[in-house]
Amino acid sequence: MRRLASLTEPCIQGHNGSGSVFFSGCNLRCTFCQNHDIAHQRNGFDLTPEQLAEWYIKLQDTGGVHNINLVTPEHVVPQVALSILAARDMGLTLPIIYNTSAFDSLESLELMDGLVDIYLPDFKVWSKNASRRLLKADDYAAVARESIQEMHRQVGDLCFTADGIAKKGLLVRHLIMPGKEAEAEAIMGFLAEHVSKDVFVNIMEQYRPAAHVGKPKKERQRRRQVTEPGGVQREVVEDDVEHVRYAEINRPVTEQEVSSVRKAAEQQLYQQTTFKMGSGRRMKRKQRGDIELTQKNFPKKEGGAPAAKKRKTATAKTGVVPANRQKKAAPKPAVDEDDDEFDVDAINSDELEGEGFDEDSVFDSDEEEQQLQQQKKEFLFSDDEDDDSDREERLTAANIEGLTRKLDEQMAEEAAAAEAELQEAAIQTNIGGEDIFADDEEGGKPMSMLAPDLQLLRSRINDVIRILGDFSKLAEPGRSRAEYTAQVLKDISAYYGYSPFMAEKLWNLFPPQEAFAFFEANETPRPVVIRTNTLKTHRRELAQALINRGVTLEPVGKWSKVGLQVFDTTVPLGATPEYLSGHYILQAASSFLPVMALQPQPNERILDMASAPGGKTTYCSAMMNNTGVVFANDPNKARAKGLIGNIHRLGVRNTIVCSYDAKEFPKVMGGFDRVLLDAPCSGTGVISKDPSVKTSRTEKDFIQLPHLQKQLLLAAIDSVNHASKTGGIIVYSTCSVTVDEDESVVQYALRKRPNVRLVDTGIPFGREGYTSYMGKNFGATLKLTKRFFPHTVNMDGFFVAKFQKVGPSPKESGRSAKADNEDYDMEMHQPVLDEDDEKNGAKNDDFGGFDEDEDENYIERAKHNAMRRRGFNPRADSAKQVAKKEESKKEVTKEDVPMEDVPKDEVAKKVEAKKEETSKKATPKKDAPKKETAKKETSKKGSSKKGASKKA
Ligand SMILES: C[S@@+](CC[C@H](N)C(=O)[O-])C[C@H]1O[C@@H](n2cnc3c(N)ncnc32)[C@H](O)[C@@H]1O
Repeated sequence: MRRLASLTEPCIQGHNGSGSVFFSGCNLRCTFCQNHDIAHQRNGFDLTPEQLAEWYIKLQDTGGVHNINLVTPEHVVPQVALSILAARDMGLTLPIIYNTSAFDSLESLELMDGLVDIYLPDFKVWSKNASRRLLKADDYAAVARESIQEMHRQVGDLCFTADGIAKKGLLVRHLIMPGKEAEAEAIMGFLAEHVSKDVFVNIMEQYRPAAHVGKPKKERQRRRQVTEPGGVQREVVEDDVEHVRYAEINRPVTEQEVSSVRKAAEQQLYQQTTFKMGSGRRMKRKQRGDIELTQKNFPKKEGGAPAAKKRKTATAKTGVVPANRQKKAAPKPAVDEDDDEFDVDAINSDELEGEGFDEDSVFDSDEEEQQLQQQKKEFLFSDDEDDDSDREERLTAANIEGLTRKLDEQMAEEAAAAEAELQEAAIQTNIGGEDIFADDEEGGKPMSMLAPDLQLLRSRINDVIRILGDFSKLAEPGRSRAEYTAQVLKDISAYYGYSPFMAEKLWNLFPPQEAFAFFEANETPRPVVIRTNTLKTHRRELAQALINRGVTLEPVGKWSKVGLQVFDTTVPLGATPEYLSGHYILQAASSFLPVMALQPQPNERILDMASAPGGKTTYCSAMMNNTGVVFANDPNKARAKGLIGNIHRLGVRNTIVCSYDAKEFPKVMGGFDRVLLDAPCSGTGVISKDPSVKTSRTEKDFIQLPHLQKQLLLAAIDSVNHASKTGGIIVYSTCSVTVDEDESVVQYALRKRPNVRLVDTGIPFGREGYTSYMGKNFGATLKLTKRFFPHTVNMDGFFVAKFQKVGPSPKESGRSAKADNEDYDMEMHQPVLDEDDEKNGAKNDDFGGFDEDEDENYIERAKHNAMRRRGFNPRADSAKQVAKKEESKKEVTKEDVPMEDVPKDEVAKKVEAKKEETSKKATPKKDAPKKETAKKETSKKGSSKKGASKKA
């Protein structure tokens, strides 16, 4: 036996990484599971065996990994077998690793015989007691013993390539557990005696409490029947003094424990304390770590549509039934009946069973095969990439629509699965009980003053989200939804580092489960994407040049003919000769979208109102093939330097750079065919790039920014020539996901400018904009706007709205109607009104420039709402407000910050009082706005009356 010293086996990881494929679900219920999300919450996608095979091929061809590492495949063995067979047919040559708990049935392993090259089983515990308590299996070791012997029979001792990369054989892992040295000793003895003294074992020291271990347990009393002498039965009530669950393993292992387990291994087996990587020559190169098979790493690949839990709906053309239906599944776990912390039914393997085969969802493998071969020949680039026929676009649209639909379906399925899991978890973790609200105080100190226990916070966030997903069934009696919401918001703030204000603002955008996905997505970087500059090169040429330099990349998706996603690079992308010669620009995928919506045409006059550093400007120029003219405006002169640099580097020659406040633009010049307003915004869509947004944005920003955005959008509209023969288009975009900066701004513009209407963006994926939000209706046409979220499309959060201008500009705007084409036939182009606007009498709204007075009303209202939310009574303070306002006429600068209207110490007191109140009674999320809306509606009526009389 040989012992590997490292935590992750270098012989598996090698220099290029291991292509790990995690299967959601698990047939064990380890209380300390570190992959709880995948194993128990079943995060994942549905794939047919053939689709899975394609991923292996992508990992091989694109990822360049050393092996395909199938993690926890025990419960989906037949499907995995099919996927390996399919992949071999497709050209897979890499070794297959079967990475398992060893809780496998012999039937399953027989099925894998000849398909697996390397078995990587855990041997976790030895005793029945440990098995029942910690793994929730009756006799794990008995199963593991048989399985590991069978594995060894199939593949023998581990052997390696000349580079020291594992090629074939058995490699056992043992995780040292606190206080379980005796178990380890027995395991080593068994391996030496009954498997092989040459077996490799990785003794892992990284145990940390996770999942259920260390979760607080409410001190409670236990009732127990005892039989007294004479056979009399009596009930005894005992205090349960354990404060945390699985207290005996609620700590890392000690050095002493580690050395004792090592010693046991050394005594019983052939020793090899240092594992050498063959010649070691290539290992000097950067190690890349495991490459996971996730949308994150391989987003937007054709045929890679994600789906839900593999074991639930794995499908196959051949119609092979799932493992557990073939009775080939791994052994069923059993439970310790004495242990009240897990539910017997919940561990029933039925819960793990697939839900049958969907024969309809198979695809034509011949066609796929041909495509694949074709792709291989062409370095994954299609011949017609420069062909502008819209056939491909339509195909792409259909694909991505399908993908989006699948994602939606997947979310619905996940919600359903989460619900099922919830029931299990409610029993397993006592989440419906007092745990959730129990830890506000610890040892007399409020928890907020202690270092947060991230594991606890995360599992509590999960728990509460599940409860909120099925509140009537799972909530603790007497607890309100608002209490749970307040708790989860507090935990989200602490766990992810958001200010309470920002956590709530973003939480309110989604249903709870989706909000969680959004917060999670903000923690991981989006893929690196470059845009080919078609003024200088073709995508295929650029890709080939970069591949030759050691860059791993492929097309960003069928929706773009110029984007390349970079998976890995050995050279700095901002310093390659291709970069310096302007063959590409580093540009986030989401940033392509507004320009695609704008659709600049050759020879047009285009205005990019807020253009620095020029990613979108230069894309416009490329689309126009350097013809016509693009006015690239940005008032920020420092940023304009970057813009000019990009223009020069990319060989753009049709651009005029200017530096105005774009609000003034209609006065400078107008008559543009198209205007792009990529507005300054709060950046809530790009938190993964700029985490400071989590705390730096305040309520004030969400008043001031929309105010500016509305002004800019009106100016954009007024700068366009409605009678342009080719355009008359305005695109408004932000990299923010808040409704204040997106739908609200669009609705405002529609109301103030009845001479524009929303049109389809033409972007084939993304979600429809919100037509209503927290009681506010924006109108059905807002569906034409598009939202993109990091957690759904793995792009930065983005919003895009496209307008068509159908009538001349208002007289009061800087750009007069006269300057537009007067002979435009208004009758032919009646302005289309937003439904709600019509209802609200917007038809009577006169044209005008930006209405400062009206906007002031909005700001006032927002201030009132903000005060109400903070526990102030805006009415009570209104006298003060009036006086303040009078003062502010003299001293304008104080005006726009609501909280500054109240003396600081008074604010502090009120905030303290509010905190206390909130900890007892949280404010309802979804209900509150309704009341607010009612009030808003009243004040709206009031203000429109005011507006009417003013006009009169
Ligand atoms: C989202 S960034 C634009 C990014 C740019 N479109 C690109 O793709 O490279 C917003 C820009 O708005 C500019 N900006 C801020 N206030 C502005 C105003 N009043 N008028 C025009 N631009 C403004 C900022 O200087 C900033 O460069």
